[in-house]
Amino acid sequence: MTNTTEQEEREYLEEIKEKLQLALRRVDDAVKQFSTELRQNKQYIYENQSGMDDADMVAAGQSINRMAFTGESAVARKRKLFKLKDSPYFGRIDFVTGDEKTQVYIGIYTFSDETQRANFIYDWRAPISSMFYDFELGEAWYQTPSGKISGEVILKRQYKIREGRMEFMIENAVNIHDEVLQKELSKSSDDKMKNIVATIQRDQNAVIRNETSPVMIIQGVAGSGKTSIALHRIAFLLYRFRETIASKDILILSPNKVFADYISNVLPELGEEHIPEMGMEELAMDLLEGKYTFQTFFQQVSVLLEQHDAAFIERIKFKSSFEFLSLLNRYMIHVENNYFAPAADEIRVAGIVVPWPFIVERLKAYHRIPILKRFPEVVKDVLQHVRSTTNRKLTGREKAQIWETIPHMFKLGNVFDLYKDFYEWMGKKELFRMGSGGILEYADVFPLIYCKIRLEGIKTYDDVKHLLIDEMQDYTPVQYAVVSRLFHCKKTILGDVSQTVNPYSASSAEVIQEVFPQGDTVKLFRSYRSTFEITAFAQNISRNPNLVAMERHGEHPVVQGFNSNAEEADAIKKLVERYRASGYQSLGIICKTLEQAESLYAELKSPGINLLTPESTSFTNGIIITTAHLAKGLEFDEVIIPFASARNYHTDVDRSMLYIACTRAMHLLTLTYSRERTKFIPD
Ligand SMILES: Nc1ncnc2c1ncn2[C@@H]1O[C@H](COP(=O)(O)OP(=O)(O)OP(=O)(O)O)[C@@H](O)[C@H]1O
Repeated sequence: MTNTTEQEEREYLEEIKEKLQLALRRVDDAVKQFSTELRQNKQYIYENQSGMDDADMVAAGQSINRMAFTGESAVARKRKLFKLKDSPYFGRIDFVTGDEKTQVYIGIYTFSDETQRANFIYDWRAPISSMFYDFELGEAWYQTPSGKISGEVILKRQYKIREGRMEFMIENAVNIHDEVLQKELSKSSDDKMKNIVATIQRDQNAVIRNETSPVMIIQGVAGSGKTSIALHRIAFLLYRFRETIASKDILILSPNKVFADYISNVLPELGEEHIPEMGMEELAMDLLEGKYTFQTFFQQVSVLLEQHDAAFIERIKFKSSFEFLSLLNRYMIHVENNYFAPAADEIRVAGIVVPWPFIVERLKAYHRIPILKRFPEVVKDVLQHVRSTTNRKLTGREKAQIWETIPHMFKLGNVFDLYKDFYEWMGKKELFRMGSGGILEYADVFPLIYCKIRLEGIKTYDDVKHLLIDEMQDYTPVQYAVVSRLFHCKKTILGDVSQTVNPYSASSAEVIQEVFPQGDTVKLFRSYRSTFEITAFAQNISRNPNLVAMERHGEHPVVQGFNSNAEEADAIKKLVERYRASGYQSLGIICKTLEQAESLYAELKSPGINLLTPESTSFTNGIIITTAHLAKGLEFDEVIIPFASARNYHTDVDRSMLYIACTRAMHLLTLTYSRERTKFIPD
């Protein structure tokens, strides 16, 4: 066995770094050479263009493109080598199968020497690397595209290498990763979400490497690593199916721009390109072709937080139910069967009669086309019928008569009128309300899109080869029905029903599974983000008996009560000062509503404090004041929750917000209130 002692490992690290340095120099030379050749080629074309014909020009252009492409991949390789030099690997397993022993050093990318046919570092996504996550010492196996390979892991080590220096090395004889994981979790938060390749846990690895599921539904408690896993899964799929899927073929449906920015780091860190991202509302705008103004999800939640409007809640609840979706489907059948009726028993055109049964028969013949798109086809058939019966060309007026009469036989000619009519048909007109200024309520946006798809058809997103949906609990069955009709690709859907910002429209994994019966649901119960004490505190607000907290201890959350708002504001200022003097990198001051966040921001008015609103587009480290809704998915070293009074937090929605806010804290949590504390906070 080679590299047995720590000293040998350190020497080996130096050896690898030298090899990396050499490889870097080679790539550097190649990049220089490409750019010289590129310049010379361009110069040549410029000087000789008068003597070149079109074919010469095309060939020259193609050769330049080829060179630029090769140059670009050399630059990408250089970037990877550079990162590897900083931290070449994080793990090692020695695997014996038959007489063969393989020493597998695992890093974020592969590094091999083609001339020696040696693999110095294996990509963490390579089939053989999976054993690092899946097995302790002893019998082990891994799956390759050509079959299962079994053997024995006889050595397993973990390393922390930073800036080319080995900080520690741990022999993993028994306990998988725990020590390294603890170290990782107790660190201060980074600016953006970070990769977790060195400490992926076994159950997480199974989700990341699942290749077969058409729809993977991940329900995980707060801080269980759902988002991290989903991004690593994308990195894995990009590696495993690199011949057929590229970064541009993936789409992330994310809750807001700040979240999208927060997670944007992970894939580039793993050597992949940036992934396209879109919000649900952007998607809605795209599908409704900008023809309607609608309330946003954030606005809907704000209304719920600020006023208790029973009718509004009733409308949301109803439109978030499965019953609603099946009623919509029944209404579609009703429309199909009943809304096409003759104005008279027959149409008389150009002196001949087109019988009603003929028209109905033509309409049925096109049953595969959405009903509102079927009329032009029926009109063409009727024109043809009249032409062949009269045996002459039809006049402009005769044609116009047919084009007008047939669509008019349909009771309602546009999607919006039909959607409104749906409520009449149900006998529940009161469940549809248009906001002032003709603004559509958020709860109507996706039902309307669903009707549009069923009645008119809609473009599908066939260029998307994998769809990732985060915060799945915030989308309703109708939204999923729309998504499943638009995206025919494989999907990864993740979220936590306990973290809904709107309990009246929350979807659990079971609900989503009903929309995607072919899907596989995975549940994650271990929570990594917060200390044991913070997790226990949050559990008292919203209990999940299956949750397993990390045994990482810290200070108990503190609840501070005051007699007046002014005293409370002073205390918050002091807490901010305390944070500034601490070594922490991020502080989240999380309020219930945007209005509260704005007024606290005005009150604290101090440089270095940022207000995060629905319009914000990027996440910055430091001090952030925001709402629980916008903080969803983010995390902070320290969290302060102001205004935790009985007056402010008393409804079901408030409870969800409080739970979300508490679970954003990694190391330290303080709640403040004036007068009476909310009943959601335990004594
Ligand atoms: N295997 C792991 N190794 C190291 N850190 C991990 C691991 N799994 C999760 N974490 C850390 O736990 C924290 C929470 O992860 P993440 O945000 O992905 O969880 P989540 O389930 O999406 O959370 P939430 O739903 O509460 O927003 C992050 O800091 C992440 O780096």
